[in-house]
Amino acid sequence: MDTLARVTDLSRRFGARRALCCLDFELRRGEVLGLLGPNGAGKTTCLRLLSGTLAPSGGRVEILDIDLARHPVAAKRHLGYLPERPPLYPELRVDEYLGHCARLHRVPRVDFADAVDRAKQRCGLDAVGRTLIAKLSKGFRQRLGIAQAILHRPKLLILDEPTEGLDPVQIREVRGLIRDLSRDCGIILSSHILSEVQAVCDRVLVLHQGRMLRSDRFGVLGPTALWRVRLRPRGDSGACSGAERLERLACVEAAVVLGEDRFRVILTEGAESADLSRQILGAGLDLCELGPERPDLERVFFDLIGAGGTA
Ligand SMILES: Nc1ncnc2c1ncn2[C@@H]1O[C@H](COP(=O)(O)OP(=O)(O)OP(=O)(O)O)[C@@H](O)[C@H]1O
Repeated sequence: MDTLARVTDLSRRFGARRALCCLDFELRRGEVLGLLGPNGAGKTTCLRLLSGTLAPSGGRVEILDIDLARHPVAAKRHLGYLPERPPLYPELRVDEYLGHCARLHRVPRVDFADAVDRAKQRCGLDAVGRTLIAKLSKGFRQRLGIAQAILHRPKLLILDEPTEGLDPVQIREVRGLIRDLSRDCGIILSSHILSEVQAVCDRVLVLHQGRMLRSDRFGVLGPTALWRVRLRPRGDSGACSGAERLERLACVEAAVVLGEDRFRVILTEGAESADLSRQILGAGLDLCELGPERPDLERVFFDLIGAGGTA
């Protein structure tokens, strides 16, 4: 089975506030999928719904084809979850804590020791088994949070802001750990740091104000997907802007205004610059310039959330 998680029309309200609306996506085996968005975008809400720690207001989550709402115990068996603030007990030693988590994950008693040893080894915690959690650095606490999530060898690992608050060395180590773990399971992680998702994710979903802005292609924009276009100014454009005219073209997925008569254009999958120039001319627009744009995740991200970026 290649689809580890399937999310269909997922929504969540908190009173009158809509935290998440109409989310649809899939996570496939072997993928690291990033949920990217500014503070309050709905990332944590989405991951809590995926992990079954929060119930949706609408829609469905399936883990390996098991409906999470209908069969939570069976579905959660395949899930490991690192919450935004992992529930660590500072008064416990690392081994004690992991043993406790192994019980919660229903690891068979005879496998406890092996499960704890394996998780420690994967997360670089071998040397600190007897250490009190209160004495661990932030980086080691984060590793411990990840270790508790992989104790039962889940097929899907959910990590909420896994490198938040870490120093650059710790960030690099945790990113390495995530890439390493992705050999065994699919991973979905959240971040508001653009370089973070670029560094570790195969695919990126952008959330803004509870909605998904773009789907899969955002993270894999190829060198031919982004083009810079300059049109000759027209006196007869009426209410319709240049960007709107460009977005009407079949080969254009989105057009962003860069300046007067200058646009950044994202092509639909499979479309080429030849299609773009042909369709621009066919629509009666006057094409002055057409050139490739570097697929810069940060710039596209700010364009999409409308926060303004550098052109
Ligand atoms: N328990 C709650 N009760 C009321 N509102 C909530 C609750 N949890 C989240 N929200 C609201 O839902 C929206 C999305 O919050 P969420 O924590 O999912 O965003 P986020 O993208 O994870 O943000 P951050 O990066 O700051 O953690 C926000 O407006 C938040 O205030």
